Amino acid sequence: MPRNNNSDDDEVYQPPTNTSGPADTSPRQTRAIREAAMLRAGFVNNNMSEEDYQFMLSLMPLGFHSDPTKFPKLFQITSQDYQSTSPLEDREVYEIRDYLVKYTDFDLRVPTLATRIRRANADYLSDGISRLMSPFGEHYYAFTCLVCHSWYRPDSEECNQYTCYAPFRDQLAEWAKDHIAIRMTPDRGYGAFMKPGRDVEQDEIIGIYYGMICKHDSEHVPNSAYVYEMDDHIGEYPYNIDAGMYGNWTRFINHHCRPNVACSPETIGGIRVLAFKALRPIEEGHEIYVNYGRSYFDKFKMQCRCNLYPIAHKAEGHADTATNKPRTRALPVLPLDQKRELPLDSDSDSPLSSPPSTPERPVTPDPGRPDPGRPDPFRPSPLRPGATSRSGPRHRRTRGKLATYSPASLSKVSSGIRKRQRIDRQASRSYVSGVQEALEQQELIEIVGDAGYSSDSTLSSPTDTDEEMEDILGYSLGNLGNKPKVHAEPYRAGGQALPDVDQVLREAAPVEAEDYQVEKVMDSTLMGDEVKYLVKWEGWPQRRHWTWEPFEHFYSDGAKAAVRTFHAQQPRKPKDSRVEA
Ligand SMILES: C[S@@+](CC[C@H](N)C(=O)[O-])C[C@H]1O[C@@H](n2cnc3c(N)ncnc32)[C@H](O)[C@@H]1O
Repeated sequence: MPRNNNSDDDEVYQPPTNTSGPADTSPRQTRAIREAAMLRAGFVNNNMSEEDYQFMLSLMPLGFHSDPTKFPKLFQITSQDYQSTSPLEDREVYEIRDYLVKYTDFDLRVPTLATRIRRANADYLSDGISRLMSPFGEHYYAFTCLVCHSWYRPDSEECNQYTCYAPFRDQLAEWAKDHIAIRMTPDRGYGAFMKPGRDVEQDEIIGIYYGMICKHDSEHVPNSAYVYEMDDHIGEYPYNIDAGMYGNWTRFINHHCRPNVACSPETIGGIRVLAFKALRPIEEGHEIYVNYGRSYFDKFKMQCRCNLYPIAHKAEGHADTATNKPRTRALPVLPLDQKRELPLDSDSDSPLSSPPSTPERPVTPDPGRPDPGRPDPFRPSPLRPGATSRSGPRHRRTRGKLATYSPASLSKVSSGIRKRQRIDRQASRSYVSGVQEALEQQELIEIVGDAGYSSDSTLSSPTDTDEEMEDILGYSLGNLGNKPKVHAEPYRAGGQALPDVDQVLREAAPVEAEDYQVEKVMDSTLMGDEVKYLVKWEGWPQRRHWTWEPFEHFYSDGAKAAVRTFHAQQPRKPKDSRVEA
């Protein structure tokens, strides 16, 4: 993320004052307290260098959950892994993530494993560019408050239950759990939305950007789409916050040219944080947007997709200056995987006209970061047919009913779409302009900042039931990645009736043969109760392009044969019961 452009005020959170702080502690005592807390949290072992110790320490106030009774397995794994330098396998990441999702009290948490942080840390240190620093500066330590068990810095006000940062942070986390839903958007990956029945007042602080603290060097800005360039210093150092590998729900806040939140460094309970504050009231169902700033899109050579919404742009005066018309066409309403890939237009300046294989995010290898080509377990799988990390039937919600797609048919449709050169472009264009026309005529597209999803009767009432909650979230948090309960909630603005996606795709994109062929099945593993196969795709020799697929994605005879061959060679590996002998 970018430097934020919208905030000029530097408001300080003013908690109620209270004079009853903890008993005075000497430096020796505080050091002992700190060490006890670190030990309790499982972050310390005897081999840890002072530098690593400081690094781990620096993570604590940033939200790294530290209750070993809740996360024994995580701590076991991280401490084991701490001893080795090998990265975790995807399977292990999934296991741990599932575990965390199941047992953490904050289900929107995006956990990052200490091992990965540790690796990144080593790389950061070695590249000498963007070194991790303690958020309190190099000479500061954090201490646990004896009263509220939170962390505070010694040169700030004395910690007590009211002025320390942790209660505020915890309240905010609770608030987010209750108010924020992470859902798939049609064209920007995941986004953060207000849950039904929940809204925000102007000027409310709604979240704090968590991530790794890294030094900001104007010439060597870390190449992550999740780096928030802070306009702030720790001591003399400017620094950034990188939520690429570690963060909370705020890492899902997308950009909009007309944002409804601003982000600025604030001092809360003596701690500098990057806080998101509402610029205006945000109503239920609306997506939360911040302005990343022009430089973000320039840097990543991306095009801001706000201009895909013509009416919004008219309203905002963003229309093409030469023609006074929107530069691109309306976004068709399609389920998530197809939306990104449908070749809509051959206009050269249309973001959707870029080849579908173009990665959405810039792919510049950086030794200090996870390979951008590697599937991010917290994002949908790469744009490759069949390469979804989710399995089982998908649903889309039309007014009042659910339509079901089989993953195989989705894969096929997706394959067809990706073969741009063979697609009937004319049909595709006429579909797009048809949708656009219909939407424009009916004025169904609202200002994008106020869109997201509509609050009609199918979605508006707050609910506690799992099923409805999953509807709202767009996916099952409890089953992220490997259970078949996922469905895509199509984008809806103004509650318009959705086109029949199957029909549209049939008309616009005749399904071709699969264009990604399975070259070899490399491995299998049990993810939850489902067997997944690691697929090496023909023409994609590098490990980072291989993906884990459930058996139902192997719909061609050749692909199924590859699975059988794998099992013949690896009889002891987990096997899907549908694989014939
Ligand atoms: C900080 S992340 C936001 C969360 C992201 N959507 C996800 O699923 O993880 C920033 C990325 O979201 C996408 N994005 C957000 N807003 C966008 C916009 N207005 N236009 C194009 N891409 C956008 C881009 O891929 C960008 O690199």
